[in-house]
Amino acid sequence: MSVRVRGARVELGGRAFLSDVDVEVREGEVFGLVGPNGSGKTTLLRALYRAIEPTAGTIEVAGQDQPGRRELARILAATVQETENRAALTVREVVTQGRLPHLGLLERMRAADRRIVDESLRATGLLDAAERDVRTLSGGERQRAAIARALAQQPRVLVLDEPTNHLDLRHQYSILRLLRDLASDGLTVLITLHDLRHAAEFCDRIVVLHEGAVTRTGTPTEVLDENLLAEVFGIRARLAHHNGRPTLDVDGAL
Ligand SMILES: Nc1ncnc2c1ncn2[C@@H]1O[C@H](COP(=O)(O)OP(=O)(O)OP(=O)(O)O)[C@@H](O)[C@H]1O
Repeated sequence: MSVRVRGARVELGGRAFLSDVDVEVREGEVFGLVGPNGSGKTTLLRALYRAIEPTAGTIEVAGQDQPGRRELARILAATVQETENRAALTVREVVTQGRLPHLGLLERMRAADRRIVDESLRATGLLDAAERDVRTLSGGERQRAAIARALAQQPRVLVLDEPTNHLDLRHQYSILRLLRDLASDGLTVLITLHDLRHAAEFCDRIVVLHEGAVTRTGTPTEVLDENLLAEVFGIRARLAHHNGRPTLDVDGAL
């Protein structure tokens, strides 16, 4: 198991925002975290990359129980809003930061590191924008730069908070396709998604969070049904199947 969360509880300001959360993510799968606004998805991701400590429970990443921060940075990469860049850096410099956990103190980038940076830029469609100041990027380009930096870290577990946010349709599909390909090569991918159609199409398994607790876990076919969509997401939708995966036809909000 690549990520194993057991009995996690997170309290902020004395109030519990996650309680008794169990999540297991297998090596080489795309695992989706879905749930309505405020259900605790980002809180769970923040606990995973140790921006907050759970008040109860355990979190194991790539077989390591509570790894130290430096060790964690070598095995897990995350895109998070709080690391958004405000300094005058080029896209290439931002993506290069992804190599830092792999370099020793004062150790310089080698040709192999530069190659990984180039590959990460290419995979996210940013090679042409590599020398631009990140502050001049559009929201979607910034999102792709954050994903490129995470890829440059060459993690075993990739954690992305709403990776399709700000992206036009073409880039949404190309990033989701890229994540599927990376998972086929053995990377464990954990993402939050608002678009349940994407979750149904691209995730191997999903977990539904509702009011800080796990409601259901399983394949999209096992998890998604019209009752759940009504009760948890407050939408009226019809489900069908295409190529063995559920498709959603949303009629509207309840
Ligand atoms: N630092 C904090 N202090 C107090 N409450 C917080 C803090 N961070 C998050 N919360 C609250 O915790 C709950 C869960 O928030 P979280 O961001 O995890 O939800 P989410 O599922 O990611 O939502 P969204 O879909 O809107 O991004 C929300 O009610 C939020 O207001």
